Amino acid sequence: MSTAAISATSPSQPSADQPTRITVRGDAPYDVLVGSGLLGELPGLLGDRVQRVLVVHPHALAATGEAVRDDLATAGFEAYLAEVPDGEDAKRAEVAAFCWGVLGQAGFTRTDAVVGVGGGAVTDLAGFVAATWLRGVKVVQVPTTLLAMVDAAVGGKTGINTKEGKNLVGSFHPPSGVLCDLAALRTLPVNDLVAGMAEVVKCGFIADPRILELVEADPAAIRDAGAPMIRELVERAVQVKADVVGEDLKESGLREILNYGHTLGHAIELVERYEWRHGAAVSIGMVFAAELARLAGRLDDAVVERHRSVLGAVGLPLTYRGDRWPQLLEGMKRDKKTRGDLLRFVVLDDVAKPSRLEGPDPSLLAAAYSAISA
Ligand SMILES: NC(=O)c1ccc[n+]([C@@H]2O[C@H](COP(=O)([O-])OP(=O)(O)OC[C@H]3O[C@@H](n4cnc5c(N)ncnc54)[C@H](O)[C@@H]3O)[C@@H](O)[C@H]2O)c1
Ligand SMILES: O=C(O)C(=O)C[C@@H](O)[C@H](O)[C@H](O)COP(=O)(O)O
Ligand SMILES: [Zn+2]
Repeated sequence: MSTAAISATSPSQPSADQPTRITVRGDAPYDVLVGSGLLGELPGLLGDRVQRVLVVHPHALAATGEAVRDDLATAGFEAYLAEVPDGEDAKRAEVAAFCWGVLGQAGFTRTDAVVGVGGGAVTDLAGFVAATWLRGVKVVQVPTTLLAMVDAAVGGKTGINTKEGKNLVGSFHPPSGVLCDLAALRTLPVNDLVAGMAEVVKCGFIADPRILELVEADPAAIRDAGAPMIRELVERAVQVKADVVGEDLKESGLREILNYGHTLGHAIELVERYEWRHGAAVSIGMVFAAELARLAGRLDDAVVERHRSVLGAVGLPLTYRGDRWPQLLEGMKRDKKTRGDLLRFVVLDDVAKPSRLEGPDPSLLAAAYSAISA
């Protein structure tokens, strides 16, 4: 069992490094705080009206969940725990029902709140539970993986999987605040740090090329959770996400760019029965999307090659088994960007120039898949 190294530092006694505050615009704006020792901010984010708080955490972070619960109790909240399975096993209807049971037994009302402490799987679940309990209560996210800090905990996409596909049930339910305590990354296995880099690099390709330059300058640094570069990468990626979701919360257009690499990526996760890391699948999905754009005459060879070099340099996979195309094609039809029978992909015309490719010819899709087949 890991204890993620997040600790309470009272807002009146800030840590040596002041947190960076990134505001997400919208009907109910909120802040994403990036720094160390941020848990002291949690009561303030919950606010005065909240009486009961459910802390949802994965099995691996039982001690962290208990510490958060104890801090909240000391701060005067009636605090409860819901321990859920690790990884994608948390994103199941049965697990959401378990959380609803805890909320019901404890008498949670519309002025009470949920706190998600964990990776993206837990923040997706906790957000979904908050979105559905009494048709919506407050949620504050405390992401403990790189991927959850830069992506999952921000922006209000919440959801669970079904056996037919990834995130097929969910809602848009923005958090009231997000605490990215970088100290939590100290206990994160290196493969999860690497997986989180897929979403960071995604932000580089769709919007902020400086991210690519930073990673290219020192790809090995991302294996050290304490490296100063990690903080800059987190802040830059969160800023990209905040800018996009601040303009288009419900994915009516712009927000689709955050789905770069996910059409094939989610299909790979389904074929792999959710046993692959999300970031690893998205990495291959981005190389596929780049090949697709090249074959459609939209993207230069050099940018396609840059996908392989930067993702490969941080240790992410670039290819997938050649014998799974029919299943992957079936899975891609359930992507949320699909309209009727029309498959739609986020592609690039250049770095930081995202666009869409709608209804590509099946031969083009197959050729792009050949280019990434192992
Ligand atoms: N809602 C969104 O916008 C959004 C965005 C990106 C990804 N996601 C979702 O996020 C999920 C992937 O998230 P993830 O990569 O964080 O994986 P994860 O949540 O499965 O966490 C990976 C593993 O690390 C453990 N863990 C978490 N924090 C730890 C820590 N500090 N120390 C040690 N172990 C720790 C977890 O218990 C788990 O076993 C996927 O379900 C994906 O669909 C959602
Ligand atoms: O925030 C978004 O919008 C994204 O698409 C971010 C993705 O990284 C994330 O994996 C998201 O959960 C995918 O959403 P989905 O709508 O394709 O299920
Ligand atoms: Zn993702």
